[in-house]
Amino acid sequence: MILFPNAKINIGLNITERRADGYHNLETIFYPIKINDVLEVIEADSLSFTSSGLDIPGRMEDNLCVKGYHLLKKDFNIPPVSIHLHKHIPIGAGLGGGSSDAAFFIKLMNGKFNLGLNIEQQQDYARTLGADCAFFIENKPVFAFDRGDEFEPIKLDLSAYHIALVMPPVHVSTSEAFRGIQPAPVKDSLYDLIYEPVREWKKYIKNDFEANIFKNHIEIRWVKAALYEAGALYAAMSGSGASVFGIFETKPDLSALETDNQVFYGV
Ligand SMILES: C[C@@](CO)(OP(=O)(O)O)[C@H](O)COP(=O)(O)OP(=O)(O)OC[C@H]1O[C@@H](n2ccc(N)nc2=O)[C@H](O)[C@@H]1O
Ligand SMILES: Nc1ncnc2c1ncn2[C@@H]1O[C@H](COP(=O)(O)OP(=O)(O)O)[C@@H](O)[C@H]1O
Repeated sequence: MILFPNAKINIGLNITERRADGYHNLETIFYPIKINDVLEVIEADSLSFTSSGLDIPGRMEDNLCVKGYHLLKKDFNIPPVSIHLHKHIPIGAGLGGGSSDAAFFIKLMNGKFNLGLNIEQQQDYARTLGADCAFFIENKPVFAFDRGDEFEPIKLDLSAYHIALVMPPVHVSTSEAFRGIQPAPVKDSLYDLIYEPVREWKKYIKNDFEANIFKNHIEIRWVKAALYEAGALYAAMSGSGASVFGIFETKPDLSALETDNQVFYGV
């Protein structure tokens, strides 16, 4: 069985509070985009994990798909499987690629072995693997809050726009991005602001990680500026970076960025 885990972008991200469990409360909009991995699972004599495409850091046991297998194995009598992941979603990009692989793995196993898990139950398993993992179970635009793992559906359809995504040659880890952040409550919630016209978003919608990350990685700031110069109605870093997306009325010319960065059009 083969599925195609997709990436997400964050439209706005406000870090509102430090929590006693070491995490932060935040609010953000998660929006699915069309950059995909390929995940194949077949029944086998023993558990194995192989990958192709981009190099995934860490050992096999650290891979979120393998962690997903062990998580389900604790509660279900599932057979060993052979997992193959073709990795295409940039890593350490704020695109949630690893989380998406894990969520799609849970969905795939649920279907393949008739585990009978409903959406909420699949989200509960996913949540234990990573804060943004549960989003990918339903994979629809949401307002996310708490640790970023509780959701309220929103009506947001950007299909009339051209979304371009630029990945500079920098990886930022999520825990690195949280270091030095000063949480602050928000006056106006993204839950309402997201319904402002897209061309107004730059006045109201920000990503709290940008200031810190831009200080250490000036090239990410340049990419954002370049997207505005190319005509973006709105541009921002996704999640904890390092990728930056731009929302355009029509396909932009980003050829000047292609030398130093990976550029994805029409995601
Ligand atoms: C903050 C976001 C916004 O989209 O960053 P991205 O990873 O997407 O860039 C995500 O919610 C991340 O989700 P995910 O990447 O699954 O996070 P986890 O693996 O659970 O957490 C990695 C580390 O980030 C910090 N962390 C994460 C989420 C959160 N609400 N508060 C935190 O403080 C913790 O230090 C944690 O150990
Ligand atoms: N299937 C996977 N794909 C990518 N990274 C994974 C995967 N499983 C575990 N990881 C680990 O998760 C880290 C962050 O990955 P990723 O989800 O791409 O980043 P981000 O949280 O910025 O979206 C990687 O450095 C890697 O060590």
